[in-house]
Parts: sequence; structure tokens; C-alpha cells
Amino acid sequence: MTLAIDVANATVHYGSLLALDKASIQLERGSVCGLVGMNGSGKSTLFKTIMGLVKPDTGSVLVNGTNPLQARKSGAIGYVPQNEAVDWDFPISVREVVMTGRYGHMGFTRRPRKADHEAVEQALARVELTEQASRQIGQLSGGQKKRAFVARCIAQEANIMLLDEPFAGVDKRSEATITKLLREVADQGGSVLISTHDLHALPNLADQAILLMRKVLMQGDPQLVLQPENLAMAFGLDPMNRGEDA
Ligand SMILES: Nc1ncnc2c1ncn2[C@@H]1O[C@H](COP(=O)(O)OP(=O)(O)OP(=O)(O)O)[C@@H](O)[C@H]1O
Repeated sequence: MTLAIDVANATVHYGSLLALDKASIQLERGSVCGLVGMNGSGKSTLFKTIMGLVKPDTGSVLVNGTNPLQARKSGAIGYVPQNEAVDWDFPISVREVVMTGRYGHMGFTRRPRKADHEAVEQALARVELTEQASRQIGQLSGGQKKRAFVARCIAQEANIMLLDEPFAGVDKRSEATITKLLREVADQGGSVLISTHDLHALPNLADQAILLMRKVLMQGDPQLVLQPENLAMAFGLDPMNRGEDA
């Protein structure tokens, strides 16, 4: 069966800075994969490469068996950005944010039809944001904001979801709602790649984990990948113990 994501030996430079070094990852359909690495290890660059926003100098990237730009234009890739990448002052409601996920379904007019409105309301309900739907996006809490962007992916009917730090600054309820939804997406055949510093959450959430430090150091079962000696290799310390040591 075609892989959801197949990155082979991708190298990316920003000027003279090496951000990805012959990185290879494979993501199967129906699975959740956690992407773990320290700040600056290339996680966002890997996402951008998969979305076709950054073109690798060498290597190849296939998404649903096709090139990333085509996959993104077809609406197959849903993206939940890092907080820093969003203009929270933009005058747009939560419902309108979720509706942007329907653009690919609307054709040139971008005029929502009944099916689009229904998809948006269903997605809002699944992330428990129906009551917040008319509020300006920036007025939501951190966890609610993340849930709004997850709802956008659901409304989009993306079969690949990329989430950049979805648990950063998020309350427990939002984390649980998002985790449950991602599992459902995978159980229905979707594929989820999620970068996170929340290593404790990963074994319950992910089928696979990837350790990234410009290179892919390891990809495999989260229990195995998150062994202290492997984390020490990626972080230079064991981040599982960071809180206890502090
Ligand atoms: N547009 C850019 N121009 C120049 N350098 C960049 C650019 N984007 C990222 N970098 C650099 O590339 C490296 C990888 O950055 P990237 O954002 O992919 O890391 P990351 O793992 O997502 O980090 P974080 O966890 O802090 O978000 C870093 O050294 C970063 O400074």
C-alpha cells in the first residue's frame, strides 16, 4: 500500500545552515507518529518539506504517493501550526477559522454551501467548541486555540494531519480531547505526525516515534525510542527527568 509520507534522504539548507541532513521517515496509513527533538533540530523544517513549502536540496518527498505541493493542493494535508506562526489579532471568528478548512471543497467562488456549514458545525462539536464558535480566535485559551485548528483539519477531511507542538500551553482537557481525536483519525485510516515536547504523553498517543537532530536518529516503537540513552543522544540529557531534577 502507498505510504502516507515517504521522505528519503532529504537535505535542507537555509543559506549555509544545515537544517535537515539526509533525513528519512516513513509514515504508514492509520498511524500516529510523534516527532521528538530539541529546539532547532529541524521539526518545523521537516513539516514544511512535507507540505512542499521548503524544497529539499537533495532527496525525495512523496505524500500519498505524489509530490507534496500536489498533495497539499488536493486538501490531503491538514496543518496545526505552532502558536508563534499565527496572527491571533486577525479579525476572524473560530467558526471562520474552521471554515478555511473547507476552501478546497468550495471551488473558485469560495461560497460555503450547506455541506460546508454542516462539516464545520460537526468539527466544532467534535472539539467541544460549539459555544465558543462566534468569538474572535485570539480570545480563546491556548488549549481552545489548538482545538480550533484541529477542527479545521477535521472539516478539511485531511487524511494526513501535521501538528506542530499541539500540546504547548494546553490545559489537560484540551490535551485529552485532541489526543482522543487524533486516535480516532488514525483508526479511520488517517495518518498523524505530531511534534511534541510532551514525552510522557507519547506512548499513549503514538504508534511510532522519531528522534530528530537534523538527522533521523531513530524511528520505531515509542517505548524503545524514548529510552533514556536515546533521549540523551538527542537532547544531551534525559528530558523525562527534567521536572524532577529542577
Ligand atoms: N527561514 C529560515 N531561515 C533561516 N534559518 C532557519 C529558517 N527556519 C529555520 N531556520 C533554522 O533551521 C534550524 C531548524 O529550525 P526548525 O524551526 O526546523 O527547528 P525546530 O526543531 O522546529 O525548532 P523548535 O522546536 O524551536 O520549533 C534552526 O537552526 C533554525 O534557526
